Amino acid sequence: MHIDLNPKLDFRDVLIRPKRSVLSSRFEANITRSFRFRHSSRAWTGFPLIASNMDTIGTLEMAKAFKPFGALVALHKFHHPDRLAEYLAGDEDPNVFVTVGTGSADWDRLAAVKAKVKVPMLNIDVANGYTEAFVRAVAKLREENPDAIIMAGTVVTAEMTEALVIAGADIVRVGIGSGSVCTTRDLTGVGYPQLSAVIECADAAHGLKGHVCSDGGCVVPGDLAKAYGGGADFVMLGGMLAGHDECGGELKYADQDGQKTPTSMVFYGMSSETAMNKYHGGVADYRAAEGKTVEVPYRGDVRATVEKISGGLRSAMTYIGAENLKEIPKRTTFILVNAQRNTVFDR
Ligand SMILES: NC(=O)C1=CN([C@@H]2O[C@H](COP(=O)(O)OP(=O)(O)OC[C@H]3O[C@@H](n4cnc5c(N)ncnc54)[C@H](OP(=O)(O)O)[C@@H]3O)[C@@H](O)[C@H]2O)C=CC1
Ligand SMILES: Nc1nc2c(ncn2[C@@H]2O[C@H](COP(=O)(O)O)[C@@H](O)[C@H]2O)c(=O)[nH]1
Ligand SMILES: [K+]
Repeated sequence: MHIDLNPKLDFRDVLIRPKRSVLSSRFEANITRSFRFRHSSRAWTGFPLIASNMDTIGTLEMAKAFKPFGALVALHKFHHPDRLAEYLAGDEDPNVFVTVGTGSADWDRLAAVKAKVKVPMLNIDVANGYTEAFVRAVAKLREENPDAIIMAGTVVTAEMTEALVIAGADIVRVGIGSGSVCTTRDLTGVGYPQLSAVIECADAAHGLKGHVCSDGGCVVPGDLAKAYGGGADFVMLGGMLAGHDECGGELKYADQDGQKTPTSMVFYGMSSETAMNKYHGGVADYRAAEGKTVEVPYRGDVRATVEKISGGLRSAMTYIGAENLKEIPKRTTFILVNAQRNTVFDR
């Protein structure tokens, strides 16, 4: 047994200290980044925000809505290969990752897509990125897709980030137990505070010319600024994007002035009982659900939410004098706090 006595931080444990700035308008803050990756020959430029490959979030409708923002969507792995091929064929510069797990059904689906069209970005996603089998799967995916941008995870520590970069990942997905509909920490006692995970994994990845995506745990737009400040190259969101028209969740209606009006939407974790019943015919008897099902308020078009997120980010950048996203970590000093905000109207 070993105890790590160094404090580990979540987004809610810190604020970003303002710094003198030459920016005079939020308009001047540039939220696009350009990356060259360690393995893939492809470069990428855009707003490094990724919608999670949860089946309610990583939809083709989300991809269409994200396109004008230059943001990305990790498509969920339950799309029909023909629909994926159609989307990829119809777009010269597709903003989507095709997602696989480690199971053969996923790889067969990927093969069916690849038989029809090039797949430039791949996401290999498992709950537990610490197994040897997963590292082998990442290596195999790289071998079979030498030119693709490959994202792999999830992990939360430096040594496993290095292992995945070396195995073939361009982008390592960081976050275990941080998600809004995740119950892994309750069920298993395993996890790592998200900001520290990002800081430590980004440092490890960047040393090897790898990149990281902070996955899970963002509650408010300011958390994205903190994730980028901690060294995240990309930020992945689930819960903050839930409840919109572009999502796949079931809508709930209420009668308002005699009109059937959408009021909320169902959102659930990908290893919740809801997801397992839907895709695997129930929860296998040797495992337990590690996600929950919630109803979130209906929020209309996702574009307004993305604008709020990007507006918040631009504002953060003017407060610290970062003209572009790449400068955020250099201009970031985190201060430890024990309160984030005034709560007078919460009671
Ligand atoms: N980031 C996070 O904290 C988490 C994310 N998720 C998300 O939920 C989705 C589905 O996950 P899940 O249903 O668990 O399946 P996965 O697709 O992640 O499982 C992949 C393989 O890993 C094996 N495995 C070994 N140990 C574990 C473990 N502790 N947890 C999960 N699998 C393990 C599984 O075998 P076997 O089933 O036989 O054990 C399976 O063969 C994924 O999209 C994942 O991203 C889920 C939980 C945590
Ligand atoms: N432990 C679990 N984690 C899950 C599950 N479904 C998804 N996820 C992870 O959460 C993030 C999104 O986090 P959010 O805070 O932005 O909502 C997602 O990308 C997955 O990594 C689950 O059932 N259990
Ligand atoms: K997570």
